[in-house]
Amino acid sequence: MDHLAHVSNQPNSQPQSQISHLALDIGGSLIKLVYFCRYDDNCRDDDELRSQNESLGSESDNSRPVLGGKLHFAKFETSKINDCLEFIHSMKLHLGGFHDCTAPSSDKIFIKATGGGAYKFADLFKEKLGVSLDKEDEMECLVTGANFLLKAVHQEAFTYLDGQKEFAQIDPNDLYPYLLVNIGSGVSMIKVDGDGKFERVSGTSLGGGTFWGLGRLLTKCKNFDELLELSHQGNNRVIDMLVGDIYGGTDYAKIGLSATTIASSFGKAISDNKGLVDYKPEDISRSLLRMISNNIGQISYLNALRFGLKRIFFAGFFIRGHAYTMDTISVAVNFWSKGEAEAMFLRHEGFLGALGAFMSYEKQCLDGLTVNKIPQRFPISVSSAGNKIYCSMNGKSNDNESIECTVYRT
Ligand SMILES: Nc1ncnc2c1ncn2[C@@H]1O[C@H](COP(=O)(O)OP(=O)(O)OP(=O)(O)O)[C@@H](O)[C@H]1O
Ligand SMILES: CC(C)(CO)[C@@H](O)C(=O)NCCC(=O)O
Repeated sequence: MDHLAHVSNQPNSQPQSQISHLALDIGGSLIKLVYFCRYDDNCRDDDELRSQNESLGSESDNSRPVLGGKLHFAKFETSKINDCLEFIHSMKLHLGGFHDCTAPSSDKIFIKATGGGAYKFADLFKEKLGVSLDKEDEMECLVTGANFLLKAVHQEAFTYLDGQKEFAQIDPNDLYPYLLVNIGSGVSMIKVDGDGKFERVSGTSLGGGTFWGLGRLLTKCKNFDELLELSHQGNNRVIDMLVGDIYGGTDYAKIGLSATTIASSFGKAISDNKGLVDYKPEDISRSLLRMISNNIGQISYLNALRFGLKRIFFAGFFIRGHAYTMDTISVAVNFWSKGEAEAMFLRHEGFLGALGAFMSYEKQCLDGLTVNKIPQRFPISVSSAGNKIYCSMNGKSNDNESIECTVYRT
């Protein structure tokens, strides 16, 4: 990896017109990247961009040069941080930071970063890429990212129950308070009362890392998606002890428990005279997924109840847009709250922290970039070194999870 160091201090090697800003969220399991890149001039012609621009709303101004770009999202396993460094280096993303305006003569580049890895890997970034990580608080970034997505991105939040996905209409003026549950390696529960107004009210160590860690040990799956995929075909009743198993097939109606309710996750494994090899990996995966999801759903509901919150937004890469995970969480919230509270999910579930770090560039002066909220169709405005960029987050993210942006040069 030493070969990365030789370009580390060449901020001017990036063409002036190539606007590209990078922010990182380095978590216990995954590194998340958000960066803005304008299209290559050859990618799209001006007419195409102008017609796209016209479709965006009344604020469009055809007299200004229009550039197109994308807000890109990428992720890497934290254990493979070298792949991430290679990627940043090959894309020259490390040059998309800011210079310390209090020391104008310095060519030191700072990249916005959040998550525990912003501390743990600061020296590695310095050594391999020659950049310093400007650390932003993880909880603050999660909240900034969530508020931005919920207010600015069309069809960002949705409910999921009984296999039905329904986009939620979020009124930006009636968003607070809500509970944000970020399911990463561990789980943070944050009561959000406004922009920058929040409190981390609870958390649990039984999170995504637990599911993936135990699942790996018990099933020999090689990657997270394989484990998740496996759960599709599994039957948790083979391993979980149900109320009916204890009550001879009947409900315990007096306390509201049906025969099919899980009485004890993995409980059958104690009574059966079986070893690990006697259980199918898919059944293990299914039980594990239900155990973790149910538990998070229940703790979330209890915290929502504690503060009288009706809306709970679930985020973090544990969810992975996975139907069974979302269904289990929704059922748990619905069951415990007797229908009073609602579980919602976010399309950019895993990128809240990285988006929050990206938006924190607005705190920097001069050649940093500013991110303002602009109403309706132009929710994000980024200005950098004289260029003003209006990103229209129209909600149509592609397979790479990037978001199209229209850019005006001023
Ligand atoms: N490709 C993957 N590799 C590993 N874990 C994955 C993958 N995809 C999804 N996950 C799940 O997502 C979790 C990590 O989610 P996320 O990136 O939101 O958290 P994190 O920032 O790494 O953790 P923390 O915030 O606790 O430091 C993993 O623990 C795992 O359950
Ligand atoms: C430690 C963090 C905040 C790191 O992202 C996360 O993994 C977490 O919230 N874990 C749960 C810790 C607890 O509250 O028990």
